Amino acid sequence: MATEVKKVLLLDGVDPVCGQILTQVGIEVTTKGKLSQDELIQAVKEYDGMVVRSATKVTAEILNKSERLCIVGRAGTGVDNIDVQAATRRGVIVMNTPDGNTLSAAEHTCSMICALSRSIPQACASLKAGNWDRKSFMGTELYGKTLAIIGLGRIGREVAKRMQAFGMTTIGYDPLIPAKVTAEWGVESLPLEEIWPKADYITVHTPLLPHTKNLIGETVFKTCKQGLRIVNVARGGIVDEAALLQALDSGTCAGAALDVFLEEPPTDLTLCKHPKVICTPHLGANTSEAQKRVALQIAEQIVGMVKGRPLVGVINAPALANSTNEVCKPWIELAQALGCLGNCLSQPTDTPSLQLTMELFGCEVSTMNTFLGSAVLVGLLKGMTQSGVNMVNAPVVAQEMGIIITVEAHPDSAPPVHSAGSQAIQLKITRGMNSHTLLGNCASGQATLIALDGCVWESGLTLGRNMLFFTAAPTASPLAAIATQLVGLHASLTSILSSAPTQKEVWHVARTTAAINGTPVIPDAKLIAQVTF
Ligand SMILES: NC(=O)c1ccc[n+]([C@@H]2O[C@H](COP(=O)([O-])OP(=O)(O)OC[C@H]3O[C@@H](n4cnc5c(N)ncnc54)[C@H](O)[C@@H]3O)[C@@H](O)[C@H]2O)c1
Ligand SMILES: O=C(O)[C@H](O)COP(=O)(O)O
Repeated sequence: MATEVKKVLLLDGVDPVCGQILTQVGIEVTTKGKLSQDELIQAVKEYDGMVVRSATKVTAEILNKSERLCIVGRAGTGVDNIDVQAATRRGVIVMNTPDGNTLSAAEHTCSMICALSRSIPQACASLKAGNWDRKSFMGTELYGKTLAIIGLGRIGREVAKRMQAFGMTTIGYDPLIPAKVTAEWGVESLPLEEIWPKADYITVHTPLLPHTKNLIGETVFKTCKQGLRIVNVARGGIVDEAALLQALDSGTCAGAALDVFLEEPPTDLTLCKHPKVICTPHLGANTSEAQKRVALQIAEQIVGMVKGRPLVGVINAPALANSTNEVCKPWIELAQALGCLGNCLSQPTDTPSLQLTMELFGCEVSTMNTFLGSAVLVGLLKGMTQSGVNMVNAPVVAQEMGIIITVEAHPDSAPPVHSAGSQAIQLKITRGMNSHTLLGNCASGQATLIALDGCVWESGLTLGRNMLFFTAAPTASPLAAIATQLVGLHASLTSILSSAPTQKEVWHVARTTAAINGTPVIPDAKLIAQVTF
């Protein structure tokens, strides 16, 4: 699934190395600082790709106005500024560079903890204002204090390592990382309710999600130690800003270090101006090293995608990660062709209910079980919807249409028809009372139909342009009538290939040089589908 990317828009001051790498492979790059929503809605129409940091909000409106956009790259970690759901619905891949700025964010967090313990920014401001005030800035040591780390992913664990060097005891919580693993980095995992009363410092390192919004709020502050200090270098909103202000005023919280805010830049500066608060304008990833790294990574990921290499950093279609290599390509084409043929054979759409069962036979094709279902849906949906369907959005579009697909892999089983060889895809499509079973392979590198409803083509039927599928009784001989009818419709017939018969029927597939106008009427055969793959 190599994707064509000709023009890319770089926003938010993404490091120039990104543009340099994209340009080297012939991609045209436009660099803009920041665009308003309206400007971006206009601009996006011209681009196949866009690379942003956290400032640009990639909204559903922008995505839906895009005409050729296929990739949104995030030169950084958090994707909460991108409407990922809308991108998926639109068939746009969203990629990030999750580890490019980890060290910078961890170092910034540690700097904040140190600065908080000794009121360094406040003392600095006081001296710059001409005061020599040593009394107001009595600090506390970090040595022997307990640091609670909420979210023990990439950044959380780097913070733990560094703060242990100061002699801090590190405890933490992460629903996905087992206690045995965190113990290896010297972090004792505890349930949240046990963490709050133990912590002298709390630092949060989770993404902002519905379940992490206001994770630390009024109720939590009530159970914390008097004099707790809190750090947020993750996302504004994980610590409830109103509850924090109250805790600072009441003395429950002795200090807060904030790099991120619910609204950025904040229009209400009450928290920032609070004497116990130290703050930075979202600088966690603002180092030349991190910015070069994330810009380089996102550029290389886009180039890899264009060149058909395995996708890296994909947020919204992880199943497609390994779908881009040359081995997968013919199987994807076959699955799309079977989906397309299945849809044409099961016309008319007298019932909306549609069920698909795809079985993969053989070890090679079985490894593709995560994405061949999407490929079948692409083929199926292309004939059913007007909107652009691709491997990214096909599962969502199908789900919205009530289409059910199940995929079964049989790595150790041979296909049900001997002539299919060792690897094959079987698709059963059921629409109301109408049901067809298609078996195909791509042994010759081309999508090939081996059997249809049990009728076998021993040497396979290559699926190509202008094919007409007729069914007939096994005793009928309609070939001459088919040829005569097609000539009557001014179609130049190139071949007719008949399957072996079953007791019930035989399939005759005619190929013409161009699509025919009109429906051939043949007494002994019924035209079921006219398809171009
Ligand atoms: N300020 C900055 O400039 C800056 C820079 C980089 C990253 N960040 C932010 O830092 C955050 C963490 O980044 P990361 O790279 O460590 O991410 P990560 O995915 O490696 O780690 C996040 C961890 O949070 C955990 N988690 C999820 N829900 C949780 C919950 N309810 N309680 C506790 N843990 C929970 C996850 O299991 C995961 O292990 C992201 O939101 C990112 O956007 C900010
Ligand atoms: O999630 C991130 O990567 C950080 O918040 C950094 O954001 P930035 O790229 O806007 O500095």
